[in-house]
Amino acid sequence: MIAAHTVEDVRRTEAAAMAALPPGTLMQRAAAALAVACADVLRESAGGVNGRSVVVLAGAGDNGGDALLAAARLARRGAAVTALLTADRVHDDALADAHRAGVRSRPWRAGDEDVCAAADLLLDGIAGIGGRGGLRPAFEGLSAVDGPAVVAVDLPSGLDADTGAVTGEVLAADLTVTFGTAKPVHLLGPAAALCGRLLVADIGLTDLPAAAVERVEPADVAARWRRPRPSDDKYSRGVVGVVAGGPDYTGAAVLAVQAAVRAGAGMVRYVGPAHPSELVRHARPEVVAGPGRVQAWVLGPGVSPDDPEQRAHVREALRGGEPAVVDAGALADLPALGPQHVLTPHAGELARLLGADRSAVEADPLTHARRVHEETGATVLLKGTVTTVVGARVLTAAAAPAWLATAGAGDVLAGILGTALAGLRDPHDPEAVACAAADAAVLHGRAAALASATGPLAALDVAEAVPAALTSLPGWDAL
Ligand SMILES: NC(=O)C1=CN([C@@H]2O[C@H](COP(=O)(O)OP(=O)(O)OC[C@H]3O[C@@H](n4cnc5c(N)ncnc54)[C@H](O)[C@@H]3O)[C@@H](O)[C@H]2O)[C@H](O)CC1
Ligand SMILES: [K+]
Repeated sequence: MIAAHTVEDVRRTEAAAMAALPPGTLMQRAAAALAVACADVLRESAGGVNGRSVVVLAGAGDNGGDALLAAARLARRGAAVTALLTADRVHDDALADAHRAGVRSRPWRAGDEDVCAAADLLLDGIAGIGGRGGLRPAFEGLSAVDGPAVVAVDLPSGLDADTGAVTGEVLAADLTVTFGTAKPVHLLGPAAALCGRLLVADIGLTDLPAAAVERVEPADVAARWRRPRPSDDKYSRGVVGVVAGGPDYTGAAVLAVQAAVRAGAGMVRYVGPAHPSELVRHARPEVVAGPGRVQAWVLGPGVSPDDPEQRAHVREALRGGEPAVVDAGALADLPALGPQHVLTPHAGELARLLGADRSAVEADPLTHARRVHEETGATVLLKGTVTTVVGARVLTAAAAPAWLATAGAGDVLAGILGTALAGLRDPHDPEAVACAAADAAVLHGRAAALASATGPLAALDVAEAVPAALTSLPGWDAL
């Protein structure tokens, strides 16, 4: 897991650390890490540091201070550094140090985007964890600057550190160097993509509280995924019940079932009409047709709002209280839910649940997913390039390959997640449910990466790649 902490927690921890250290120590540590990272980037992209041109954008806060101190260090290594000051006042001591090192500075002027574009490296210290609301109008043109390698100090300026909300123009970075711990912005969509590569520099912050957001890594999935033990039988491994598809949407039933089987369910039951039941059995002869006892449900893929029979099966399944994936057609008319129920909307479906705009959800997935979690009590898995899970924990899965934006991919995710839920040791542990949801999303993305290695993928390919995705997880063999 990669842990991220809120601004409030970072500021509190930072204050405690600063009280025990000579003034300016933390900023010097941050600047030292920043300068080393910038030098690495310059060597890679421009062949060296000496004589290379660096433009530093320095704002009013400590973020600008970090950038100016890093500018001084780069100038001492021979770089030609210009500091463009984006605020009337900047960190005095840091600016004085930069000047002593030979950095030239002047206030930002209209048209300075051209100066930035001509640099080998652009260091963004306009605003850090105190920033939000997108770049201010005078700097909006920076978002179109193309050419230099861009390194963001702590986070790309204009992003909201706690939510990752993108509400205006942002200077996208190739590398973001953050201090002490990641912030939610680095792990959440759509902001994570604007951060580029992430480097968490150690500045000696200790005693951080519990993380606010965590990114689940493939090794975490390997450690948690339920594997058969010698004492297991097909029931103890977890039976997944699938209420999916109907006479009109037969494919969703096949895809969800296929994925649940391939993710390692002990048994899969399919509940639905004769057609597509016979298609499901044709695709997966192991599947048992008809209702019965299950450890977890997959409800809703391909279930039409005009299908009273399948919708009655969904309602009946939810009454049982077992963990369930609540997807697509099951997202309408939600009954009372608990954390063992995982809603799996995409941005459009989540927007409908809230009566909000899809674009607002896409710009700030965490805030909107959190609202649905608070209103329903269910665990929410919001699908997107980056998947966000909000329940007893807030978890993300790193960006999945864009090839996964294909019909039926969501049905496959629902099947994988059904198997993850059916394998839970304690299905009423809300944290375990949130982890299962994120694990399924990571596995889904990994299967998509394998399935798209040879070109465009189809959803069924993703389901079929799940076993290989599991065995390729780092640490899978060691367990
Ligand atoms: N442990 C740590 O995280 C450390 C962090 N350091 C650095 O300090 C900054 C946070 O500094 P702070 O002064 O609190 O806030 P900012 O630098 O973000 O500046 C706020 C400043 O910027 C203006 N502003 C806000 N939004 C925008 C915007 N969209 N565009 C332009 N200007 C904006 C606002 O008005 C304020 O005046 C942290 O990020 C680290 O870089 C320490 O140096 C080391 C320890
Ligand atoms: K910044």
